Amino acid sequence: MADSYRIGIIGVGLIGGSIARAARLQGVATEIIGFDSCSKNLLEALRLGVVDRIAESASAAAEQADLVVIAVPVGVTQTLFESLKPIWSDQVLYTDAGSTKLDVLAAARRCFGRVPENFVPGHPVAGAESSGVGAASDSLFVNKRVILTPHPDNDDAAVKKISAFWSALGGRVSLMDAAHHDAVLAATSHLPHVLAFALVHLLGCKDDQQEIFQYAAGGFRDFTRIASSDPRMWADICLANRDFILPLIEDLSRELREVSEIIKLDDNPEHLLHYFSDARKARQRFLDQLIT
Ligand SMILES: NC(=O)C1=CN([C@@H]2O[C@H](COP(=O)(O)OP(=O)(O)OC[C@H]3O[C@@H](n4cnc5c(N)ncnc54)[C@H](O)[C@@H]3O)[C@@H](O)[C@H]2O)C=CC1
Ligand SMILES: O=C(O)C(=O)Cc1ccc(O)cc1
Repeated sequence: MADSYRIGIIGVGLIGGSIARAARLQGVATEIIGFDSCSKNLLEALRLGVVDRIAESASAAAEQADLVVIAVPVGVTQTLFESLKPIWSDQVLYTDAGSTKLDVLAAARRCFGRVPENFVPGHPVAGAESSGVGAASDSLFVNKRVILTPHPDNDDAAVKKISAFWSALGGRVSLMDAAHHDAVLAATSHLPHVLAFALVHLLGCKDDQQEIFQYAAGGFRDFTRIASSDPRMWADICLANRDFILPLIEDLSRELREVSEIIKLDDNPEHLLHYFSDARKARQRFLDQLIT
């Protein structure tokens, strides 16, 4: 049985709210104190019973907790570290849920001069295109990957406790180097979001977009679901992880030119057939390794 905590959640949106709901359901929260800079969202969290109490500031929420979870857009992390610095305690565990990890570690170094040994960076690789506490669910992390990217300065006991916390929420925890995390997630999460936003942006600028959208089939809806994600959150992610994302956008541009050339020049249908078949086999390999 994992330890039980008085949890301070900073950013009670989709992810912060889902962590709160799951922690309560799994009996690993004795009390949940929330803070969010959006008072409407925070009051909604209280009304829905996602948090037991609300605090007036991030530091007030953290001061009353023995586990602090930071679940805000990654571009805000440094500001939050600055506001927590005066009350940072050796007796408290801290973690985050940001989609990028090198920038979060850099923000910690800029604020504290080093990564505090009791801050264990994390990323639940589970979510949705919706935002806000109203979309939070107590089962969001069940059987989903959670990646922790501990720093060499991290206290081993802190890493073990955060790992046990995420396991209690249903997550399948892996440890990974932060740079490796950012490279891998750039490929499977950040690039697809850029591509979905770009495709919808392209079509949304066309004069005949109304007709185009009117006759779109399920494939278009599936492919573009993630373009309904929060623009602020994704702007933060793409700017934070630009070093890994930009080369992949170049690779993708090359790939599009290649398939364009095959369609344009090749009068042998086998060539295009092989190209699509290879892609379909690769997707099957992805499906075969999914956690069930
Ligand atoms: N949405 C998703 O599917 C996933 C998101 N993440 C990461 O989790 C974090 C949170 O994302 P979501 O919960 O989806 O976003 P969200 O928009 O639902 O929630 C974020 C909350 O943070 C609040 N906030 C912003 N600045 C703040 C500040 N200075 N102080 C206190 N609260 C502040 C916002 O008002 C909002 O309620 C992000 O870093 C994101 O990259 C990680 C995995 C999946
Ligand atoms: O909506 C989806 O399918 C997602 O891909 C959600 C998501 C968004 C950001 C992450 O860091 C992880 C998962």
